[in-house]
Amino acid sequence: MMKHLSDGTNIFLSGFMGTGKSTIGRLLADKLECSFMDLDDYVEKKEGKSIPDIFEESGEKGFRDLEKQVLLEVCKEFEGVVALGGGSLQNQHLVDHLKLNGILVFLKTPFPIILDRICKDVNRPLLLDEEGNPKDREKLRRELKLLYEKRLPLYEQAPIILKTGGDKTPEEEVEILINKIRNHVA
Ligand SMILES: Nc1ncnc2c1ncn2[C@@H]1O[C@H](COP(=O)(O)OP(=O)(O)O)[C@@H](O)[C@H]1O
Ligand SMILES: O=C(O)C1=C[C@@H](OP(=O)(O)O)[C@@H](O)[C@H](O)C1
Ligand SMILES: [Mg+2]
Repeated sequence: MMKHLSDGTNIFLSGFMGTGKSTIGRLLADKLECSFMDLDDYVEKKEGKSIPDIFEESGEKGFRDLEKQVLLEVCKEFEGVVALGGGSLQNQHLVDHLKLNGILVFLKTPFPIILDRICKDVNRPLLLDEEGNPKDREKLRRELKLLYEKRLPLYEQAPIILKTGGDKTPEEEVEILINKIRNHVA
């Protein structure tokens, strides 16, 4: 029964870096017995380069153009669960497009937890300074808070909001999400 939840549509998981999109997306697709795509992994495979290398060679603008192009292709050709990148909701037009092409979910995590989860990561170029080292925590906190607040009005347009970053395991969060999706499509 569960697998019919996503029949004929995509489930797009959005939210800031570190909210659990990739982790939860994979588990959700397993539970729903449908295909899974991590948009970042897909961009990396398609380009034959890591995300940090794409940022280094083409800048953030180059990455955003690729990300947008791939996302539009995915809307046409893919069916299943898609874990977006934290910046995939680039503008209102893309939000509207995703909502027309699937069920948009916002993983909402308290900002301090996001920061704790991602501050040491070296695979997310936005967290690194010009030499490629992790930014000083206070500088990172200030920059990311601004970015989070700028993106929030786009994330919040998702019809389904899942709170993550509490004391629940990813598996428990997925169970809650499945119930929310079920109620949404009923
Ligand atoms: N429910 C959870 N409890 C504890 N840690 C989690 C949970 N969900 C995700 N994480 C951890 O948070 C980090 C970021 O998760 P990830 O799935 O990469 O997020 P995103 O794709 O949104 O950036 C990872 O280290 C992951 O293991
Ligand atoms: O928020 C962002 O702009 C980004 C988030 C990353 O994905 P995650 O949200 O999965 O970390 C990845 O797409 C890239 O590093 C840029
Ligand atoms: Mg991810």
